[in-house]
Amino acid sequence: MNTLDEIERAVKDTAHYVSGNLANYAHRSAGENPSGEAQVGGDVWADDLFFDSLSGVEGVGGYASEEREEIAQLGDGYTIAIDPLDGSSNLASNNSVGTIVGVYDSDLPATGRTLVASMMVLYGPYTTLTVARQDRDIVQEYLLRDGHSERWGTFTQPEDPTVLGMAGKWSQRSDAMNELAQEFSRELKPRYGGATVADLAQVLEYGGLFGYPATEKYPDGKLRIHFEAAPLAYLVEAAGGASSDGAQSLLDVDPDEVHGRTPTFLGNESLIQRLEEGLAE
Ligand SMILES: O=P(O)(O)OC[C@H]1O[C@](O)(COP(=O)(O)O)[C@@H](O)[C@@H]1O
Ligand SMILES: [Mg+2]
Ligand SMILES: [Mg+2]
Repeated sequence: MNTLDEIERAVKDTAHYVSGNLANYAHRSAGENPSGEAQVGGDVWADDLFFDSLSGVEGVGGYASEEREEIAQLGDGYTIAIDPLDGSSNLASNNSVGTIVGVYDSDLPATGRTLVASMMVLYGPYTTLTVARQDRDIVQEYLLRDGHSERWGTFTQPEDPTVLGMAGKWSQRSDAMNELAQEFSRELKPRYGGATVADLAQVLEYGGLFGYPATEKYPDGKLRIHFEAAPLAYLVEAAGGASSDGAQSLLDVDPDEVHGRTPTFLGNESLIQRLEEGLAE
């Protein structure tokens, strides 16, 4: 097995265990993460589990997490950037959550162009792992069940867009953003769930657009570039879709800090293009 195979194996094993035990953390709170947001107990628990499994992989040189201030330096090799539990405020209400893993062939901060693999786990009615790697030309989805991983399907961005998952309150977004949201919601079915992984999964399955734009509360957007936006952009672009921070591919965003944020848009190329044009006016 090469290093990416071993990382994929570690993510599968840990995600299996996480999926079976999430209920234990439904109502546990914890402290604050380095972005100043409230952590739930599941955030810290999942981070510990993924750290233990991924730091043991030879060829992993660093572990950066949304839940840790500092990057754990482990030696030479790839840097993992992880959102161990994405959408964790969905846990209490028993809605979907996820895990996002970016594998960077670089120290951080870095652009998404240095990603060599990206993985997202969706803990929904069933648990799936979706993987894009530089050494594969397909985006592979696996079903994780009963200790096994089974090839489940592959993702190619559907041509006809159907769904729209747009975050942020109308009162907190720019007029230009609201105009676009209104235009898109006339054509697409609004479905926003509050876990980026789940909101992106529906875009990959049915076609459409996911967005977490800049808001008054989050002037740079809410999602973190290394842990969420760039790895998910890598997945979508590998599947034939597109990504944007409003003006350029999310893979070209050049962050100056590890916990930096960015406005995030993922989905069909035609919609991303219209969005960029609309925001530029
Ligand atoms: O509650 P809001 O503002 O819609 O935010 C939801 C967004 O925040 C996130 O939950 C942030 O991720 P974390 O839960 O990993 O911090 C995204 O998954 C999701 O898109
Ligand atoms: Mg997240
Ligand atoms: Mg998280």
